[in-house]
Amino acid sequence: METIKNLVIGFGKGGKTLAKTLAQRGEAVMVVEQSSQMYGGTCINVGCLPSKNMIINSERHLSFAEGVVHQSALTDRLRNKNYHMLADEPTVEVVDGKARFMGDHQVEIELGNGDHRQVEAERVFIDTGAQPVIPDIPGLTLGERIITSKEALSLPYQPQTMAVLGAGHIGLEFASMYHQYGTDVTVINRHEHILNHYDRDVAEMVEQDLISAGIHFRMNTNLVQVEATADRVTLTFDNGESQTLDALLVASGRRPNIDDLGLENTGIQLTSQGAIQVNERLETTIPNVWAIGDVNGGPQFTYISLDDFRIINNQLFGDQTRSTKDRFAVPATTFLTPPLSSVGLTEQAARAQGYNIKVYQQAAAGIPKAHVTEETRGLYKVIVDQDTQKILGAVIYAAESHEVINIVALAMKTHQPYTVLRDMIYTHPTMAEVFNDLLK
Ligand SMILES: Cc1cc2nc3c(=O)[nH]c(=O)nc-3n(C[C@H](O)[C@H](O)[C@H](O)COP(=O)(O)OP(=O)(O)OC[C@H]3O[C@@H](n4cnc5c(N)ncnc54)[C@H](O)[C@@H]3O)c2cc1C
Ligand SMILES: NC(=O)c1ccc[n+]([C@@H]2O[C@H](COP(=O)([O-])OP(=O)(O)OC[C@H]3O[C@@H](n4cnc5c(N)ncnc54)[C@H](O)[C@@H]3O)[C@@H](O)[C@H]2O)c1
Repeated sequence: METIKNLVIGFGKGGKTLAKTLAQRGEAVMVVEQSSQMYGGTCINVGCLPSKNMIINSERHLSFAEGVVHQSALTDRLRNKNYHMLADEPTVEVVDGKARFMGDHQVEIELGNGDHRQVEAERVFIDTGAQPVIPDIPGLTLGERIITSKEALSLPYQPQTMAVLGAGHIGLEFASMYHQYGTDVTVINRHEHILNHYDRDVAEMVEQDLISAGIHFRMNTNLVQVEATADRVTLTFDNGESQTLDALLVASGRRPNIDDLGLENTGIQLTSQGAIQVNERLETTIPNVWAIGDVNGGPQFTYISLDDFRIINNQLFGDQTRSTKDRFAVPATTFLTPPLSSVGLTEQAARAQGYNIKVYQQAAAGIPKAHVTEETRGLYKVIVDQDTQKILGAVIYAAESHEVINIVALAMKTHQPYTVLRDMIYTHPTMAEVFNDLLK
């Protein structure tokens, strides 16, 4: 059996950043990635970056086929860059293969050519990501016409009609994107409304804008049966209705990727949700084995995987003060047109927690920049604690909100009073300057 100091399983955001950092310290690192099409992980290849590129190009009115060409060129370039970022380090070996635990620190790697390597590592970092949840519905089996977000980013044809199962991040982003490319989209949602974790006024505004744009919603509806032929898919719902379309996109969540990882050969425990159990320092139940990113059951965002790296790096080489407990004011964006971004508490949650709040709210149409870009839809809402003057949360549904929300998050994270945002000098014309008026 070979021995190595550091073994990273999976080429995801946190793992690759850690591998690079270890290499720069002169330490030996082996990075095992099961697919040569996944150097750089989900975000680069089949997640954030290709989907945001496709969304932007749908807004620019490129054709669907042109959108696919653009995203494919982008991911090829970034995959190659990511590979060399690690493989060109003298102390890093990138191994093409699938890793499987044989013991707590022993791993067998099945190489692409069928050969095997066995490795024992002093430190193991598991960064294997997540995979789509396929609900247990009769006939719902992935195939030509029943796809996940991965296939939806590179389909060789544009569906004229498409159903989307699930109205979460992927469901809404892809529904909006495909609609903008000209596909007739129907979203299947189990609940009466979408975006239930937002304040009702915000969620209703987004819902109405999506409906006005021409996206159909089947609310309060469960999909109960699916029948697929070579080029069509027929869906049957719990109200007895059915619908035949060109494709079905399954967007009903992603679960930690632990399949075939051999965890049963280790003392690594799982949570009740099937994630690798970690403490606030991201240590698993086995010493010197950590879990990073989606696989540890934390929020599924690239920037959380990156923050997992920061925590482990701080624990290994820093002052050991960082942990998941420091996570506060973590923003999120759903990349609709315009994007929907939030940080901290909603108005409803702040009231429920007994805060003495003031709500500052303004329509995006009141901002000069919104007229410059001709995207006047949306609103800004900031929740302030009147006792401390601190910002408790914000939601921005407006053009460029994915950038502006980071300013609010910074103010929250550094415990600034809301007046700092109110009295800042902002460049003009920008969406950020709204805070001068909004927070008066
Ligand atoms: C369509 C889509 C859009 C998204 N958009 C955004 C967004 O806009 N912003 C955002 O922050 N997040 C977004 N996300 C979520 C984000 O992509 C993930 O949270 C993030 O990439 C997870 O990173 P990770 O480090 O956990 O692992 P990943 O990047 O998922 O990497 C895991 C790697 O491990 C490999 N692997 C798995 N098992 C093995 C094994 N046994 N042996 C060897 N290799 C293995 C996999 O092939 C993969 O390359 C999106 C996700 C999707 C699917
Ligand atoms: N912009 C971003 O940051 C971004 C974009 C895409 C994905 N992501 C990440 O990827 C993860 C996965 O995205 P996702 O959209 O698949 O998950 P999600 O958890 O955001 O949404 C899944 C949705 O599917 C619904 N659902 C589940 N089972 C269903 C069923 N049988 N029928 C109908 N609806 C069903 C759920 O109620 C939920 O609304 C997210 O958690 C998110 O963190 C982030």
